Amino acid sequence: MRIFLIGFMGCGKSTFGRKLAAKMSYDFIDLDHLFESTAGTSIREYFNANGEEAFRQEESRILKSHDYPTNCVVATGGGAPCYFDNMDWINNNGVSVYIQMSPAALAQRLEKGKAKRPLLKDLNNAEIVDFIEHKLAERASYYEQAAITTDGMNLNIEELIAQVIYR
Ligand SMILES: Nc1ncnc2c1ncn2[C@@H]1O[C@H](COP(=O)(O)OP(=O)(O)O)[C@@H](O)[C@H]1O
Ligand SMILES: O=C(O)C1=C[C@@H](OP(=O)(O)O)[C@@H](O)[C@H](O)C1
Ligand SMILES: [Mg+2]
Repeated sequence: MRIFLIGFMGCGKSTFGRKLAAKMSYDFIDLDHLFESTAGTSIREYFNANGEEAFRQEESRILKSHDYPTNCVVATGGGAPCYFDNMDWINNNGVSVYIQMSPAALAQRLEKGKAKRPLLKDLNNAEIVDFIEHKLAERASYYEQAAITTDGMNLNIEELIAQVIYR
């Protein structure tokens, strides 16, 4: 089984994904890391050099062309499901799990890690909340196509595993 974690930056896809994979004895794949190793540069540098549109094209290509192990947990990037037909591809190739959180809670988490996220790096803490509210409103219709939605403030590995298995 391939499990794709989706949701806004900061919802915990990378952190929780690694734990979930370890618990299930599945491989863990972080799409952002896969991007960086494929491109040979950091996402920040890639954005600076090529812009967001090129990033989205390359992210989509990598998402769809990677040779995933039979059993794995994939932490996608926050924007990945929201461009091209990526969300359909995800739903056709695995079980999607949306880690849902409020803009205020996301903003709190992201205040620290914003330097490596190009969409946030130039925003102050007040602007981050505003940005998240707008961006999440744009993206919600994609995230809501997930097979399973779970509360990012109360993540429970065993519960989620049961939900995925008995869905
Ligand atoms: N369950 C959690 N509780 C508190 N903080 C968390 C939790 N999960 C992740 N974080 C923190 O939130 C930030 C974003 O987590 P990360 O896993 O990188 O999110 P994503 O991959 O969805 O952008 C990190 O600083 C991480 O340490
Ligand atoms: O939401 C987005 O558009 C992005 C989210 C990031 O991943 P995380 O969600 O793991 O931070 C990364 O792919 C890139 O900075 C763009
Ligand atoms: Mg991540």
